[in-house]
Amino acid sequence: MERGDHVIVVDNFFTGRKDNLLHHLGNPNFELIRHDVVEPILLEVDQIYHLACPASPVHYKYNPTNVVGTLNMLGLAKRVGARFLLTSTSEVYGDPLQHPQVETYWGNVNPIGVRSCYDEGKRTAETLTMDYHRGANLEVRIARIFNTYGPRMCIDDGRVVSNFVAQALRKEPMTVYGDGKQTRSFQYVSDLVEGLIRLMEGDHVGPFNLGNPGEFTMLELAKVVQDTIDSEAKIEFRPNTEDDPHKRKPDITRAKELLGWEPKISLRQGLPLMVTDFCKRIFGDHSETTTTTTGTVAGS
Ligand SMILES: O=c1ccn([C@@H]2O[C@H](COP(=O)(O)OP(=O)(O)O[C@H]3OC[C@@H](O)[C@H](O)[C@H]3O)[C@@H](O)[C@H]2O)c(=O)[nH]1
Repeated sequence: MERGDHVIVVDNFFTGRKDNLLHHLGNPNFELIRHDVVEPILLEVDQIYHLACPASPVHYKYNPTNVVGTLNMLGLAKRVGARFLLTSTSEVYGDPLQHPQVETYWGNVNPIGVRSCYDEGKRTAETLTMDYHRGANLEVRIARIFNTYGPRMCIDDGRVVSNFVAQALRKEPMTVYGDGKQTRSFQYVSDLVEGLIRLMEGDHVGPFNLGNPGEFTMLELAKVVQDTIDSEAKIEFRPNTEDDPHKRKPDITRAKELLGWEPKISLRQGLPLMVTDFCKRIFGDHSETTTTTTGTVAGS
């Protein structure tokens, strides 16, 4: 049997990601198993992509699953000798004092803050992964994923790109938290998928930053959304959430050198693809959607 013949992708069925899975249902090579990762499971597999945990701050504050779920998946990998890929996060860097963030930076995380269930949970998940690697000779890979967006994202995911896109399409004001000067780096989903596969198939443990180094303030993001969807879209300022990181931008030198990977899709290229998909799902299949250089117009 070749490596990769049996691959499991452990993901969040109940936090909106089911939209991501259902289109595979007719594929004879695809099997959907509903299972809570906090309960052990026995399967014969060669590779485990462990993505199970809500990624949106709105959701993960209520339903963090990092530690117990990771332990179960590591246990499964150890029992069957599978290669294990952990999807960690840029949030391990917390509110970073180093910019851009390099994988060798240890981060600046508030251990008792509202984000800590996720930040510290993922840090613990990285620790467990490395302990299984060192102690049980498990083959492991670690990715640190930066803010990612794209088609099939849950419309009420709560992260900023999906919020702004859905709001602009619905003619609601885009909700900018705080002064909107905080920065993020937004990665298109297909770039991430390519990075994860290269990491899994490659020879290096990592961790690897997987993100797009393009850096935007939230006000700049709002401008890109205006240019893409509706130049008249309004902005409404809201109080910011606690412990919101001020800036984030990945240094991807390591991924470029060791995985031969870098993102190909800029925000201005990726956003219209997401808008087309959001239009269909918000306005229904009968909507007329036109993406032009001046914007995307949705008619119902
Ligand atoms: O409607 C909104 C939502 C969010 N924001 C702001 O937009 C910025 C980005 O917030 P998001 O909710 O998209 O997510 P964050 O970038 O903070 O966290 C993400 O980081 C990387 C991943 O691992 C996770 O997907 C997630 O934790 C924050 O500064 C937030 O305050 C708004 O201004 N308006």
